[in-house]
Amino acid sequence: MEKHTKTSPSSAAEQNKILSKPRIFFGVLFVIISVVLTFSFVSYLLNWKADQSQAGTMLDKTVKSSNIFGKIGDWLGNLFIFESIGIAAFAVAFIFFVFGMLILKKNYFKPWKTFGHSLFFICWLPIFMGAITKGEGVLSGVYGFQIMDFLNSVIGTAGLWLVLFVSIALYFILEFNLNPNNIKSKLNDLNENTLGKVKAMMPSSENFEADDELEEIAKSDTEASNIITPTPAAAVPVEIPVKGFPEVEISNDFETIKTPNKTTFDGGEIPQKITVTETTAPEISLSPTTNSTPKSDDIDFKVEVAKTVDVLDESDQKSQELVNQHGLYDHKLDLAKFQMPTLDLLRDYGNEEISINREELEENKNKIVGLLKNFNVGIAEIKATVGPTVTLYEIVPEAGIRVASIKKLQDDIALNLSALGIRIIAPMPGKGTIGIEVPRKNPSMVSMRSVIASQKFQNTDMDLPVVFGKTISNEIFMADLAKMPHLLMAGATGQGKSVGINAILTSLLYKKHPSELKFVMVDPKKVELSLYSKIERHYLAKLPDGDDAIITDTHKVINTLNSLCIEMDQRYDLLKNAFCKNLKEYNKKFTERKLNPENGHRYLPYIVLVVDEFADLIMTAGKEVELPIARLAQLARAVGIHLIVATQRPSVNVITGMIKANFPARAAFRVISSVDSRTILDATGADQLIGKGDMLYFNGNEILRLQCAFVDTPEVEKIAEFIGEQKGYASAFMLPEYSSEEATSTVGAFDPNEKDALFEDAARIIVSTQQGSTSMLQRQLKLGYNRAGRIMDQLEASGIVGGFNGAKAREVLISDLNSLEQFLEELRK
Ligand SMILES: Nc1ncnc2c1ncn2[C@@H]1O[C@H](COP(=O)(O)OP(=O)(O)OP(=O)(O)O)[C@@H](O)[C@H]1O
Repeated sequence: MEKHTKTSPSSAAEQNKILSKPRIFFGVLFVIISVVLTFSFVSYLLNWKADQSQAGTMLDKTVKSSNIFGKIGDWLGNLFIFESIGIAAFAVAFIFFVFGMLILKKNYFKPWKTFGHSLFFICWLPIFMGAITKGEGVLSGVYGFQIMDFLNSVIGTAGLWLVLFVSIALYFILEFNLNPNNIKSKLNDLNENTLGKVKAMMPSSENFEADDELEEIAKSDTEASNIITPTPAAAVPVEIPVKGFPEVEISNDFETIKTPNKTTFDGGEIPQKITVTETTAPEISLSPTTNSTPKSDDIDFKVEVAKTVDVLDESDQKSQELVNQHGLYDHKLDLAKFQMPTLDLLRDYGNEEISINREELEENKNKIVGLLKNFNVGIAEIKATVGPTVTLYEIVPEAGIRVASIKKLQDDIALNLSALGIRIIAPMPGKGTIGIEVPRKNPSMVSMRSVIASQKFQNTDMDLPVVFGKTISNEIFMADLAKMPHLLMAGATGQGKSVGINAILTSLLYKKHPSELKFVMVDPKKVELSLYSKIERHYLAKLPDGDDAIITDTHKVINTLNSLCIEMDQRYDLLKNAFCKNLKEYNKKFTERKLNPENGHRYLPYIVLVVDEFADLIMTAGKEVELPIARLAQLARAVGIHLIVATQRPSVNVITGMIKANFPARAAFRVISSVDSRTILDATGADQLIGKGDMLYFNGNEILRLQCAFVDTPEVEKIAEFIGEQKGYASAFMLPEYSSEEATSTVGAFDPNEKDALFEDAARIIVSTQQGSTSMLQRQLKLGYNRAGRIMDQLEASGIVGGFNGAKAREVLISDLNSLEQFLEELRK
């Protein structure tokens, strides 16, 4: 179960802190080496001239070294500084320190980054020092000088400096992502952070002036009690003492601040200070009124516009620190190696180019024109657009022809063209023409492979992209399930509904990582969605006590739907606590480490509930299914729960008003009657389709005719296998536990055959501890409250514990385990 596989952060942190002995030994050793090297080097730099003459006298006791670490220190200094890399040797000491700390699990530094920086300076600094000192002294070391000398002879002094300059510049640009804008803003930051602080610490002459003036004001005021202490101002806003200035109105695009000229302090009136703070380019209009106030000539009025400073509050800073330390939260990390399904799993059905049969087009055109002429409908213009399964003939009728008169001719046109599936769209929305859709004699198939491979699908930034197939003008048609936000599908049997569901699921599987999306699958027919059981540990969600992730039993469907409602409520609570409006915002905040998992926050995957054969559910469970579905459909979109509900029988008692109102997106395959078409689409047309994936899609505004992409069962099987063979989570995603009310109210009507699987274990725990406590059962058996409560009710009904006793534990009616075993034996009979 993916939720439970992770150890708690605190215990993991504690484990992390425990150091093994070899770790301590090597860690401390590295740190000591680094200290010895550092002091040896410093000491060597101070005394190298004198000590160098003692080379080769390591074992001679009479020769003394002035290095702090004696001859060893001297030797180290000579080896690293003089004979090698000069002062860059300190970087070596630093590397030892960093790795020592790393071994001791003190992650002050990012080891590889630090190593990289050090290496750069080990290479660059000796050459630079060589170029500066020209080999004098030890700062460049022998290597530094030699390389510098070599470069000097090859590229000249100017070339050498150029190389040095360019390399250090590149280093800073790449490392600190510096560009002119960045540099400017960083300099500004520096200015504000350092100079600003210094300025703020030192009283400025303006402040003095202000203070003086305030003092004068205070003195001149007759009521001596009115002493104003200037409030400590933030660094930026300027406080302006205004004497007798009537009203200052500062307006910008967003707000207008009016400050009255006087404020009462402890009963006295004194001129007020005005704090002017601006956020965007402001328009300042100062409008002194004339009558009741003195002239403003004598005041020294300064306005300074405060710059917008991006102030991070404490929690933002904390999350920033966490991000700096660990990077953004990566929800894919648990299955980091997961590979999205590849294109070759889908079958290539060969050339899908639309072949234009000119004869057929011409023939149909003539028939349409001829027929309309017979009915006295003159045509000014006619145009054909060839799609995968239908050709759209768009006609512009002559002036004075009524649209309704053409619409009435639908059956006549169909008869004349001797074709099924003719649909007349009069008028074509936004086109000023009348459309007649005529099925092609040789329709081309739209394969799932071709639509998945399309740039449109590959480059989409939709949250839950669903590619349905192609439109009548042969364009790939995609929609975002997250925006739909729920989809109702209908179609008589054998018209392509199951293929449509598979196409939707396939599109999602090709785009979404298992950590981002979970399916709850309900399949009363038991065979349609069973293929997906292979991806249980990757993409499916189920109830904690559910055996199969694909739900086929009506009773379980009710529990699952109610559990989804609980999940929805929990998600709303999480969003509320995180001050987020929708799942996307919430997950973004979580990824940026602004939400603490210890407060229950977690990365929330989208949940897509797929119900194949809704009619069956409504027939067997009625309101019990309808209500949670309607509730989810009404509320769940913001928390990332989306519904796809399919039915063969779109009759009004299945797709009730309540359901329909909450499913703005509808997909209709061919249905039997125009009444069914009206039920699903609020319009006729679905009864005129030709089947085999020919569909109408209604997005709340307009109805589009589409050819659904075809994905065959073996293809789906391959995809499911490809995913199923990869490492998955420990189990399916667990939905919150839910038990129906009837199940919880079984007290008094104990049926031994209906008892919970853990009934006997619970009874043993209760009797051995002689405590009839539900919370103890919860703890010991690791159960949810509902289930533990249910078991306790069964224990009561069977006579093992007494009745509910308020806050106290229930009385245990069996005194020892032996008697209990006998009792259980009886029950089993
Ligand atoms: N998009 C499509 N392109 C081409 N042929 C299709 C398409 N969709 C369905 N078909 C054809 O129609 C047949 C029936 O489709 P499907 O199994 O999806 O029907 P259905 O509506 O789900 O039926 P049922 O409700 O009985 O399961 C498929 O076997 C296939 O031959």
